[in-house]
Formats: sequence, C-alpha cells, structure tokens
Amino acid sequence: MKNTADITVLGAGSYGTALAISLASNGHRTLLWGHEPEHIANLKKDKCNNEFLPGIALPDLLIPEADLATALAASNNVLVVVPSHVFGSVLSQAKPLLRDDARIIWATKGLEPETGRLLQEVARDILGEHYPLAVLSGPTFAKELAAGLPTAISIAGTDVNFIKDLVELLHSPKRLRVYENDDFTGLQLGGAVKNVIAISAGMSDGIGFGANARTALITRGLVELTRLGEAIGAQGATFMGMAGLGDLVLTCTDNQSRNRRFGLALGKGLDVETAQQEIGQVVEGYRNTKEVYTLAKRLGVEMPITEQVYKVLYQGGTPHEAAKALLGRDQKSET
Ligand SMILES: NC(=O)C1=CN([C@@H]2O[C@H](COP(=O)(O)OP(=O)(O)OC[C@H]3O[C@@H](n4cnc5c(N)ncnc54)[C@H](OP(=O)(O)O)[C@@H]3O)[C@@H](O)[C@H]2O)C=CC1
Ligand SMILES: O=C(CO)COP(=O)(O)O
Repeated sequence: MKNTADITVLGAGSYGTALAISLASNGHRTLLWGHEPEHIANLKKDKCNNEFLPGIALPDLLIPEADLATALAASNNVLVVVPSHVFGSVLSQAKPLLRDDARIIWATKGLEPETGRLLQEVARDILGEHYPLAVLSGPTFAKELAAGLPTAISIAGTDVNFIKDLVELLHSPKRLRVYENDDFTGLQLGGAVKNVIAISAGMSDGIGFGANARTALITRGLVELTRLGEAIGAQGATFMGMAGLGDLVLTCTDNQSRNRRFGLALGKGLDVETAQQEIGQVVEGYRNTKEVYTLAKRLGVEMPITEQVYKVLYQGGTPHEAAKALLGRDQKSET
C-alpha cells in the first residue's frame, strides 16, 4: 500500500501542487514528485507548498516524493505539470522508469522550444507509440483550484478508457467539472496561444488603454488561435470552449495570470528581462510567442497580434509601436 498510488504528479510548482491537492481532496492517493529534494522535504515538513501556494494545506492523501523511480513505480497514471521548456527532458528522465502499463497526461501549456511542435509529438518522439496520452487544458488558476473554488476544465487524449479513468479521478461535484473533448490537437494549441494573447492584453492595459482595447485583443486573439488551429487540423469549435475562449478570457482579464502581468510590466515600460524577474515564476508566453510565431510563419497563417508581441519580445519593438501597428492595419471585413 505504502508504495502505490492512484496517480503520480510530476512537477511540484504551483499547478502540479494544485492538481495534486485537488486529486487528493477527491480521496485519491496522490504522489507529488519534484526535482528539488529540499523543496520536497519542505512540503513534507510544512504540509504546505509555502513557495508556490502559501496558506493552503496539503491533504493527507498527497504524498510528496523526491525520488522519480519511486514516484513512477507507484502508479500507472502519470500527470506531467512542468514548464514546456523542460517537458521533453522530464519525459526522457521518466522513460526508463515508466511502468509498462503507464498512461501519460500533461497539464503543461506550450509548444516545444525551437521546433514549435505540439507536446503530443514530443511525447511520441521520446516515448514511442506504446503509452496512451492525454492533455488537460482550460481556465484554471492554480491558487483557486487548490483553494477548492469552482473550476471547469477540458480533457482529450488517445484512449477512451484512460480519459474515463482520469475524469473519475479529477471530477468533483463540489469543485471541479471536467469536460471530455475529442480534439487532442486543439486543446494543446489553445493552452499555448492564450499565453501570447494574455501578454498582449497585459501590454495594452499597461500602456493605459481600456476595456475596449482589451476586449478587441481577446476577440481577435481568438480568431488568430482558430485560424492556426484549423491549419494544423484542430476543430474550430474547440476554441469556443474551455481551452480557447475560456482560457483567453481568464488570462487576459485577471491579474493572477503571470502572462498578463508580464505584459502589464512591459506596457508600463519595463524591459523583457526585468519584467520576467518581477514575475518570478514560469511565464510560458515568453517562449510560446516565438514558437507560435514560427509555426504560423511556417504555415502561412496570419497572426498579427502574435507578430507584434514577437516584435516586442525578440526584436526590440515597444508596446506603443505594437499598438500603433495593429491599429494602423488596413481596414478589413471582420469575417
Ligand atoms: N499556475 C497555473 O495557474 C497554471 C499553470 N499551467 C501550466 O502548468 C505548467 C507548470 O506551471 P506552474 O506549475 O504554474 O509553474 P511554476 O513556476 O509555479 O512551477 C514550475 C515547477 O516546475 C519545476 N521545474 C523546473 N524545471 C524542472 C525540471 N527540469 N524537472 C522537474 N521540475 C522542474 C520548478 O522547480 P524549481 O522551482 O526548482 O525551478 C517548479 O517547481 C506550465 O506549462 C503552465 O502553463 C496550466 C494551468 C494553470
Ligand atoms: O494557464 C493558466 C490558467 O488557465 C495560468 O496562466 P498564467 O500561466 O498566465 O499564469
């Protein structure tokens, strides 16, 4: 019993811990692995993740674990919640330790650095065809989820039994609604592109623009996401759901979003490095902007907001210049 669990979570930052709390609160024995032994020792000692989720107690069924082999031997259900730039390296570390019956789901939002590949392609490349894969995506701030505030999320993957089991593990009639979705590609892309648009909304607010500009960015950001999604085989309708519109509204409008706060800092005149340091946690949209921009260019998909965010982050442009460029585009039909 000691070494078995219903699910193992890899990544003991804010979201990995929040999902582990949610799973354990549902009555499931949950191992939470983190790569820093000292951090895991603190979780055990404090019964709280003071670094990322201060003030929220860890349930008894949440077991912090510093040894990856022990964590992966404990369960066949493996939930990966590390930043996208280390997703591949964590899977490579996990590969020789995975059980033969392992099933992998991730809540990471992003694309592979440099290549812009979906994480599904990264996972297949590293792990081969043997393991069922799935993704969790949607509007879910870690702090609210961990605090047990009502939340809804979407899930998609390659294996119906795996999805059914995951819904049973995650769904809670009191706290968390989990929607099944059959668009594996769309859910992954939504989670990456919304980070970029949240940066743009933050920049707009940081400059001092108002609700009109923010809403225009959300709406046209949704158009960009849908265009890119359809170009890579996702279903347009997916983006009207949790992993599209849902996550865009959440992260473009609420200051819990690190991507939005990063954009706010840039809009107020901070440079990229200082703005990132100010956030102090992963800002996925910084890298995601490059990946989404590169993917869109490769496919010939027009994404003007993404292009302007890219110019600010990587080509020395300013938020004011980005706004001017977007406003000055040729008049066109909305559809
Ligand atoms: N926070 C949120 O509200 C949500 C986050 N997500 C997504 O979840 C993913 C993780 O984000 P989040 O938890 O918020 O990020 P945090 O910055 O809160 O935590 C990231 C965690 O990953 C750890 N980490 C870094 N490198 C490695 C590595 N090589 N191996 C193992 N662990 C590592 C960090 O450890 P260390 O501190 O030692 O560097 C830290 O514990 C992102 O893709 C994010 O977009 C999705 C939905 C909501
Ligand atoms: O993905 C998130 C909420 O759904 C978290 O957003 P940030 O990474 O911008 O904080």
